[in-house]
Amino acid sequence: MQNRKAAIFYFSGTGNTEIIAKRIADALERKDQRPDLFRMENILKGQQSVDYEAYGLIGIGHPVLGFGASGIVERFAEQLPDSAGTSTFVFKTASSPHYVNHGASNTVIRCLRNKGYNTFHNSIFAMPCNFFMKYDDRLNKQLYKTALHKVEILAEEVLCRTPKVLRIHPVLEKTLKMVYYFEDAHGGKVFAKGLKITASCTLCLKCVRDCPTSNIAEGKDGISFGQECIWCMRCIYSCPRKAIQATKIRSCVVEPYTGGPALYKLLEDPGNDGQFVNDRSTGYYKHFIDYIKEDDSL
Ligand SMILES: Cc1cc2nc3c(=O)[nH]c(=O)nc-3n(C[C@H](O)[C@H](O)[C@H](O)COP(=O)(O)O)c2cc1C
Repeated sequence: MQNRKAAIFYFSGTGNTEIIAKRIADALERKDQRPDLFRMENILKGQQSVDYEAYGLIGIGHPVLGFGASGIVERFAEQLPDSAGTSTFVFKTASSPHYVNHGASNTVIRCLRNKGYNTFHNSIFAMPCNFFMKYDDRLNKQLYKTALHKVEILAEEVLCRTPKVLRIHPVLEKTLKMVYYFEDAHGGKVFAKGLKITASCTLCLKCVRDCPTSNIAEGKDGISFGQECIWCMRCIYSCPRKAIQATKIRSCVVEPYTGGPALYKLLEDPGNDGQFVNDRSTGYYKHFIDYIKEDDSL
């Protein structure tokens, strides 16, 4: 089992989870284990097939959306074949490392357990917020650097099959699940209803090609949005002309969004020292202290 290959399957709306998935792959490669990387949406759209039997270690990554994984991640888990105990690790990215997010993968983990997978490691990476709140870019850089450090630890732990759990009180988990179900079932639909294309659209169709649920189409009246939006924000942030505008729940759009691929620019910015949260941080940022300090990276 130990010498079978590793694979990482991930969903990433705006690039944060993709960055972490790739860094985990790099860290595992430095330990002589190059995992294959798969985007869940390509598998669900039938664009890629997978020989799951070939893998002895499987990683599953997703962003936290409304205290849960997204429906797309649950659909991916449901289509997995049964397994005789394949070692599996789950990781998520979120704007906050707060324990309210700790149960976000639990539905997926339960599905994996029912199928016979052995999920021994569950972790969370705080990354730039792509929803409602624009973090200071010094914090974005600090979170990314902290995540890189934690990725190295994760790689060591998953190769040694060291267990890691994220705890959440069952009553809190049940309450947050209601928020999640509402967000998953209705949030995206409401949001997509208010999406409008502005005059700066060049009909490059990037949004049509990139939408993870194929919810964006080009018709005779131009670009239209269907009912399958999962509120991942990808179309809004990745449009090269910033031509997609939210008219409903518009305050959830972060401008400018400096997570995902834009993070690399922050890393190169010598004027950004990546120092934001420190021992004296208060208010909302206080809860980041332990997360950043946990592995001595403050
Ligand atoms: C609809 C939506 C809901 C979100 N809900 C949460 C949440 O419950 N908790 C949290 O910490 N971050 C939340 N976020 C922020 C994302 O989890 C975070 O920015 C993540 O790193 C994005 O990953 P991605 O770039 O791979 O999509 C939410 C983002 C969106 C778009």
